Amino acid sequence: MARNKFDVDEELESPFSFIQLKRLMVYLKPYKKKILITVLIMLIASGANLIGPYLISRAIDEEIPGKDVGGLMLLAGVYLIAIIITGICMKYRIRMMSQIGQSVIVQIRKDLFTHLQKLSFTFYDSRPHGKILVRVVNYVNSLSDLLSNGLINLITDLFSLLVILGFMFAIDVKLTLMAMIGFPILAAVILLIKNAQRKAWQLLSNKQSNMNAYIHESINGIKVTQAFTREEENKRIFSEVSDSYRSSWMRAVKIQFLLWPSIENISILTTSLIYVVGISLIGDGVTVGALVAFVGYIGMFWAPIANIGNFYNAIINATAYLERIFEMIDEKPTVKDLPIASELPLIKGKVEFKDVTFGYEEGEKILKNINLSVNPGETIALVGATGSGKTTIVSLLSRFYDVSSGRIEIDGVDIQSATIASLRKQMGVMLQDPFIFSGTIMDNIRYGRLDATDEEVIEAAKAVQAHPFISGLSEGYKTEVNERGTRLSTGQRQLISFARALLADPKILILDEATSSIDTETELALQKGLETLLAGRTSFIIAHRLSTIQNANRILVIDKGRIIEEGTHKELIDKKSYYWKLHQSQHQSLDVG
Ligand SMILES: Nc1ncnc2c1ncn2[C@@H]1O[C@H](COP(=O)(O)OP(=O)(O)OP(=O)(O)O)[C@@H](O)[C@H]1O
Repeated sequence: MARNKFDVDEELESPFSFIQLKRLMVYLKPYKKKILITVLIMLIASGANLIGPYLISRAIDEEIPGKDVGGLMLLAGVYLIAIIITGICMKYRIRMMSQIGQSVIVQIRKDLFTHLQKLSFTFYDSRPHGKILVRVVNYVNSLSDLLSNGLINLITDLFSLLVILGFMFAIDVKLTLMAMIGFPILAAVILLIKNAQRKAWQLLSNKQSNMNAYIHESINGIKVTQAFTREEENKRIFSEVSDSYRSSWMRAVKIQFLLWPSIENISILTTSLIYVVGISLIGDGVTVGALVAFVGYIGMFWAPIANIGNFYNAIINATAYLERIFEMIDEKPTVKDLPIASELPLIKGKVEFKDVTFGYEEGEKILKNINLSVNPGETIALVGATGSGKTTIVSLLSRFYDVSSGRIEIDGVDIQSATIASLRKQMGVMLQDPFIFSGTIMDNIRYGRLDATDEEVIEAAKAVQAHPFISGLSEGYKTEVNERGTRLSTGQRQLISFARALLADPKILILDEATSSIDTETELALQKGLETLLAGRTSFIIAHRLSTIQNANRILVIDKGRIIEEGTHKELIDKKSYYWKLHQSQHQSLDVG
């Protein structure tokens, strides 16, 4: 999978097609009735609004020459009622459409979020997280205008246009036809700018995404930035990224606003033409009142056209966001349940890797022909140089990634034929980078087993020696921590994460550098309890500190994606090979220290 970074525009995998607009309509379906009522209300409003010029023409041609004050008052009264009706209807429309628009946005965002929860690690590995965020937040927001107003406006504007045309034809056919000569010019303008506008908005969405990615990355890395006083350089990069966003914005808006003045100019041109031709026709079948009404309708006639033009603009702009939103909704998890997948029965704990090969990228081989058989309840330690493939091996067991070839079996069942949920529910994974969520410490430990009682949470914390430090906090288990656990030390985060893995009472436990940042005293206490914790569970422990794994049933030494040595601590020391060297060097450094 292609990898992306903050200063690289994302390639569009599935360009926009009208099918995607249809998909957007699916979101509006539940509100069909409300939309219909709003359309009806809007039709009443535009009808009431359109009556104005007709009333004025009546007043000029009949009531004023006839000095009919009563009739004039009646017309004024009707006009006033029409204005009030229009106002009430408009208010209703704004409320309804904002409601519908926001409900649709909430639904799209929910769908995106739900889908994001299912996507595999590969998806998150391949792009900056800020670019994911921008789709869920900003791009979805950009649809708001289209959804709240666009559709209803389109229907009511089309209706207004028809009614206005009706009035105009009724007043004078020749003048009406003359008023319509602006149409072909408008169509030509739309055709000319269409593609440029679409490309400009696609570029804009990319630049917006890049800027977001950089901001997100900068916030995440702020401590390193400040430690290395990189602020000035980051400011320069940010200026570049945001300048690029600004210029793409200017370009997009420049193209978009070509349409509005075109409509205005065509409207002025045709109105002037009508005045010139109309005045010459007065007395020749055209009355002053009729001409005034006609010009009034011409003014109104271009307003819905301008609105339809704006709707068209909104669609073109929204599509640049819509195609990205649907692209993400359509993204398939690389790790998923096969159609034949079945629930993994209660795990006993036999784990087998059969000729497993794996690479993160196509054609790459990070793990090569891994063969391994682990008995239920065995504790397996993985050691080896940085980047040798230890984490990768255990990631495959949880199906964070699927093997490229070979198979992994648990109790004789290929894990690819089991449902992911039934597999992961029975595994306790403590990742190398323990993540702490915002909430209390209690919530964090309970994260993987929501039904655990407070007592069970405390029990798990005690088992991993986390209890003493938690009790020492101002509010104990109820202490609030923020996202990533910045209030806690790395060792404390590890202990919480360890307790979280244990609380789920897993049949297979994976501890990736679980105790690397924990002080020796706590670790010693933890080691003592570890035997009880691991009893009856198959466990995989990754550790650089060899003192933590000496009691493992078997130690696997990994080098460049292969198992190069295997045995107990004693066997490997006796062999005096790689593990022995590793052990010697750690001892020497401790002695020197
Ligand atoms: N998400 C990823 N995408 C691409 N390559 C990866 C990814 N994660 C790890 N790698 C690569 O796979 C190789 C093995 O990484 P792995 O994390 O399994 O090593 P490790 O033995 O656990 O290292 P460490 O002791 O530093 O944790 C490394 O070369 C690394 O660059």
